[in-house]
This record gives sequence, C-alpha cells and structure tokens, in this order.
Amino acid sequence: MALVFDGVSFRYGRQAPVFHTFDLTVDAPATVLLGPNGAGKSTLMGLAASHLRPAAGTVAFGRSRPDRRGLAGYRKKVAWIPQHITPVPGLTVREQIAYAGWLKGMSRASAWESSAAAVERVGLGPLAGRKSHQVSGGQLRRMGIAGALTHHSELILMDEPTAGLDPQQRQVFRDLVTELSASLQVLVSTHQTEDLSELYQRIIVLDRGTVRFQGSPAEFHALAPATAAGGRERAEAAYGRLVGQEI
Ligand SMILES: Nc1ncnc2c1ncn2[C@@H]1O[C@H](COP(=O)(O)OP(=O)(O)OP(=O)(O)O)[C@@H](O)[C@H]1O
Repeated sequence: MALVFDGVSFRYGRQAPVFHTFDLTVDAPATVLLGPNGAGKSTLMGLAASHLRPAAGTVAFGRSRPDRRGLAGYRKKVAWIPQHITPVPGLTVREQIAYAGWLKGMSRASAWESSAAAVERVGLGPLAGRKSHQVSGGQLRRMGIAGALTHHSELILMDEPTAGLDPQQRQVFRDLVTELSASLQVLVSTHQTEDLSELYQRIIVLDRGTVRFQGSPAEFHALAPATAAGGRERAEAAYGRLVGQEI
C-alpha cells in the first residue's frame, strides 16, 4: 500500500513553511529517509503519523485518511514509534504491549491474546513479565513495535530507531526491520548509513522540505564517484553530492 503526501503544506506557527505543496509516495516494504538536521524528517513523520495536520493538501495511507471520520482507523493502520517510549507505571512489558492494542480500540481479551505473538516477534518473550520501567531504551522501542503489531498495523514509522543504541542492539533492530518488512511496511528516518542496501528497497533524501533523491540503493550508490569503495563510503559520498555535506 502507498503512503501518499499530496500537495502538503505545513509550518510551525508563524515560521517559514517546512513543506510547501509537497508531494511524495512511499510504497516499498522498507524505506529509509535521510536528510541533514532541520530537513523536515521528523515533521514528515509527524504528518504521516497524523500527530501534525497539514495546513493544505492531504496525507493518506491507501484509502485511509486521518480526517475526522477516518482518524481512528488511520492510526490503527499507521503506527508511530517515537525515539522515547514512556513506560506506564506498574505495567509489565506484555501488559503495556496489550494496552497499546486496547488504546486503538481492541477489546481487552483480543489485545491480550494478540500481544502474545507480538512480544515473541520482537524478541521480548523472556522479558514479558518484567515491569516496563525496568527495561532498556532499545527494549522499550521494541515494546513500541510490539504494540503496533498487536493492533495489526500495516505501516510502522520509526524516527531514529537506532539512535543511542549499542552495536548489538542496533543489529537487533536491523534484523527486526528486515523481518517486519517481509509482511508489512516500514519507514525509518535515520542518520546511520550502514547496511542501507541490505535493509531498504527505497531511499529518500530530504533537504529543506524538498525531496532531493528517491530511488533504489543501487541508484543512490551510483551517485557516488567511482573511487568510493565500500557500501558505507559510497552512501556517504552519494549523500554528500546531494546535500553538500556528510551524513
Ligand atoms: N516544534 C517545533 N516548533 C517550531 N519549529 C520547529 C519545531 N520542530 C521543528 N521545527 C523546525 O522545522 C524545521 C524542520 O525540522 P525537523 O525537526 O522536521 O527536521 P529534521 O530533519 O527531523 O531534523 P533533525 O535531523 O535535526 O531531527 C526546522 O527548521 C526546525 O527548526
């Protein structure tokens, strides 16, 4: 299914617009969003998550729209995993995962039942009974993903999911993105260039509210000079050509 921005304009208060009649279609199983500080990545994620409202234009996921009538249905399909998930005091990891399903309109019983598979899928089975305030930042983010899986999200938005994680937790996340994108869609904003071609079918480079590049990892790497060697070096060189700076 496609996440479509059609003629979207957005500004914070009276500041200059972050997006002006912005068009974008995101339809690959796994897409990565790159861009320098202030490019508009978080704003784009906020609009896609329906936490921010465009002043003009529309955002849609398939036939679902975050308008007054469709908002609850849209938020069930499109899940947003912020960098910082807040543990709910007193709840265990599995209870908080089930709670996420209940918040999206599932019955307690079906949310609890559905959370069993979700907790295993993100590798938190051994921690299911632990209080959610007693797990690490990376585990909390995986708990957020399990909540999205509990209510059967079809698109998961992840804002800098690996920021601040150690190499082992980053690898856990990379494996999870690959596994998730086999059955649903993921859109990840990141500053990490490692493994782009292994993880994502589509790369988008955003700069000052404009799409500078959208294409496959092979097309992205082809922008790098022939002298650039490995995958990461090619990605950084390609990015530098597009936005005039390093990632
Ligand atoms: N809450 C806010 N209020 C006012 N201006 C904001 C707010 N959030 C972002 N901005 C501005 O909107 C523009 C886009 O910011 P945004 O956070 O979307 O970029 P970003 O690509 O996510 O940057 P970073 O990589 O630094 O997180 C920037 O000029 C920023 O200063």
